[in-house]
Amino acid sequence: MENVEWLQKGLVVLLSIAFFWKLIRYMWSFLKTEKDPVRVLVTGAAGQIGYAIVPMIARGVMLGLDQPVILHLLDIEPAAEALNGVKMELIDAAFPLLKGVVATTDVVEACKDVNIAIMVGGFPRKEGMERKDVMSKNVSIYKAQAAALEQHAAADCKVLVVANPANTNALVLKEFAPSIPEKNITCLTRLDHNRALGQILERLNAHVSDVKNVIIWGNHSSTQYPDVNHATVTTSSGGKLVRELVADDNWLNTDFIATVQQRGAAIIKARKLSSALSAASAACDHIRDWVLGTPKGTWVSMGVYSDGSYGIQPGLIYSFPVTCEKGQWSIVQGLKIDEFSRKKMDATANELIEEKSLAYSCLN
Ligand SMILES: NC(=O)c1ccc[n+]([C@@H]2O[C@H](COP(=O)([O-])OP(=O)(O)OC[C@H]3O[C@@H](n4cnc5c(N)ncnc54)[C@H](O)[C@@H]3O)[C@@H](O)[C@H]2O)c1
Ligand SMILES: O=C(O)C[C@H](O)C(=O)O
Repeated sequence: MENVEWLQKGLVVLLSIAFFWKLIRYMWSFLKTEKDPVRVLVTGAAGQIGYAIVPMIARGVMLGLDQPVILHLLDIEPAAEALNGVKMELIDAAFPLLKGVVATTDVVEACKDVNIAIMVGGFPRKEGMERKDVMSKNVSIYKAQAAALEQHAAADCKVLVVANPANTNALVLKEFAPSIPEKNITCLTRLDHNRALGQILERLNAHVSDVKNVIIWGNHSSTQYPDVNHATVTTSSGGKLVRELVADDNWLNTDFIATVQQRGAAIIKARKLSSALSAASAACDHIRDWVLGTPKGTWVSMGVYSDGSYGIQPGLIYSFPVTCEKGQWSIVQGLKIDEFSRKKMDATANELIEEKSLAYSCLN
């Protein structure tokens, strides 16, 4: 009998401790003024995009002006000294939101507990090269880094693959990190989306805040399909379709598409280096919208795992229009697809199917 009483008393004491502990934590969450830091991995951090993106992240461009960050920077041994230089500059910039920098050539140390992984590391395309030329080198890197992320990153880590071939690298990463939810692995087509917006803005002399809902379908390559059929512009007399305001179907169906598809190559030709500041900015846009949500009535383009929407083969990483809420993306459903669009969407899907089998042949 006495034993039962002691057990009851012990249980009451334990429950009271648990209750007060929860209460203190709850009150603390209101009292503390600063959020816990988010750990952001940037691979290839000593490279061009790396150099452009790390100050953006440290300034709050990616996660918001109230979100402290700890940067994890990874590069390979030959770039170790340059990587250390980037770390020194980050320290010298004294960013208020930057709570720490881990600069390393050890992939395990780099991936430890990261919440967001921006995968930029790889070999970039040079003038005259096709993405397929860099396939072999890059897919092996993504196979190896998949394992490190799977074992050492935070369980809910969101992954954005930037390095080319971006869709197929993301697919390889997904296949070799089976325990990372497929919803958490994406690739960058936001740069193409922003490029499409840029072309429309120039043509209409409009402001970026007034144009929305362009779409990039498919591969981040010259077969991608930039689609303006659902895009709108806010005017003084209400929302209008981009196609109506541009009033030049010939331009929209030919030069506009070709310009967006070839923009990466045009930048490489001009700079002798691939796009870096616009790629870094687009990667920040991609993560910001994924984490913080897309504005109501607005979608963005993201390379995501196909669930068969719009007749696209399931299991490809394909760029779709998506909305984001509470850290989750969903493919926009029910858009009307005309015959012209259908052909272009299928052509870029077919290229991804070919890339997938080429990637697997490189890995064998
Ligand atoms: N998706 C897009 O919209 C988009 C846009 C622009 C560039 N890119 C691609 O992004 C990638 C990076 O471009 P960049 O201009 O910064 O190239 P870069 O050559 O300047 O930088 C790449 C960095 O990756 C490092 N690296 C190589 N192997 C690595 C590995 N195994 N682990 C970690 N780091 C490694 C290199 O040492 C280098 O510092 C390229 O593949 C490029 O084609 C994609
Ligand atoms: O085309 C490239 O390799 C560079 C990059 O993907 C880009 O679109 O700017």
